[in-house]
Amino acid sequence: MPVYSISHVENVRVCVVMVGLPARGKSLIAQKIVRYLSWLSINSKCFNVGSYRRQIVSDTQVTAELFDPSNEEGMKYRQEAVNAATVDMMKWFLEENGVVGILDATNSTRERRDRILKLCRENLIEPMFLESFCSDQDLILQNILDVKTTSPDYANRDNDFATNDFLQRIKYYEEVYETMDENTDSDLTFIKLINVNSQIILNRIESYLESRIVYYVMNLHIKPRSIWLSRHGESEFNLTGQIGGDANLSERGWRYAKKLPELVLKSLGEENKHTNLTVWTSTLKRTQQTASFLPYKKKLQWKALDELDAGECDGMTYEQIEQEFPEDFKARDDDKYEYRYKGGESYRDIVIRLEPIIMELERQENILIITHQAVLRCLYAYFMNVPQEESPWMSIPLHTLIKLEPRAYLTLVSRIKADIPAVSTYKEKGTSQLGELMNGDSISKSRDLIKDSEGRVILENK
Ligand SMILES: O=P(O)(O)OC[C@H]1O[C@@](CO)(OP(=O)(O)O)[C@@H](O)[C@@H]1O
Repeated sequence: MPVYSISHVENVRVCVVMVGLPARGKSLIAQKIVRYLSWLSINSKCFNVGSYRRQIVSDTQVTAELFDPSNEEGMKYRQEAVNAATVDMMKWFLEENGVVGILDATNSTRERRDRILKLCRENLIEPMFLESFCSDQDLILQNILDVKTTSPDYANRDNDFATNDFLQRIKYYEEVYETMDENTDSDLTFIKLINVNSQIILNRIESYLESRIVYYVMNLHIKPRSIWLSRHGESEFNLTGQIGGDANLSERGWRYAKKLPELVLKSLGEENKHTNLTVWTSTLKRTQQTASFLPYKKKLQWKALDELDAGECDGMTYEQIEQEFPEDFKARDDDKYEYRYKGGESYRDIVIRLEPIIMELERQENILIITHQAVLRCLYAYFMNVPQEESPWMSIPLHTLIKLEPRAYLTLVSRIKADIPAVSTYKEKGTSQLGELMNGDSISKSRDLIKDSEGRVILENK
């Protein structure tokens, strides 16, 4: 049975038009929305006008003067760039069934916004403006630092040049900037975020899809924090190769539980060793037993973190499933993301029930989540932007603590192995056999991992 997402039900297409001066975190917000909606299977894409502009005017020629509103040639190039991006976006809506397109640019004048508005209306696409208005100097400085160290405009430029040039660019934009307001723009759909989300103005939010985007951006914060992920320690069912159930930890699983506090301290590092973590587990015994030696007071159980419900196959081994339900076994291998166990769940079902968890995670600071193989794959896929076809096949080994550090444009990943052996619960496609005994050496068979100088894995979550 097909599973419908909201985009099928509503038949709405939305163009999110970013608005705001440079260094207001617009690209970061835009990318996060795309990552979140894609994770929910809503076809979304970001069109960054800056990268179109770089194709028109080569990087080496770009200085702040290009953005001087009295520079006619500069204005012409910039208009060409926004035209090219909007044409591509409209094509994508029509030819690739796009549902949410994001036009990532400053769109800082009413004249520019009116042109985009007209184009959207001609193409029956709902325009939704998302302004990031920021007057907090510390936030702006932090953003400037991010932009000048990550923007291709300033690659190979010296630091002082980049800072001064970028500040001048902002000044030029300020000369013509028209912020959105409830009076002049009262007939438009818009969200205005003031200083991230210390104040939010909402106007004419009409469709369900728009309200989902609103709810998501309202929950974002930019405070530095980390998220730790771990599977429960090896369970008695893991030893026998049975899936599902509510088994106790094995003797080695208990050893992992006892060692976990030490691994967390190691991962926090000396200077952060007193950081207070909140621990989230599922309602199943194996995750709670794994959390039982952690010294943190706040431990919450979430039903939404329970393992994939295997329905009629609960308690069976993969070999038994292959013998008793050969068609189901094959159907699952053919499309593991969509396959729903008889009377149970699919990976897609897990993603749907995890949505409130993701929302809460966006609001929270330091959290340690102890959960299960399939659930961890889905959470990891959200943070690392892993496509649906790959995520159910990622190998997430037992007895390994994973740390995620979300940064402006990427997420850092590091892993600490407990050095306590555990069985492998990884089943390759096309076989019912589990892998060799392993001790957590790979996290993903299908993705190339880029490591930094400290051995941490870096993946861009674009
Ligand atoms: O989707 P697949 O690869 O079958 O992995 C999910 C399975 O992982 C298991 C272990 O085999 O998780 P868990 O260790 O948390 O119990 C099963 O319970 C669950 O059905």
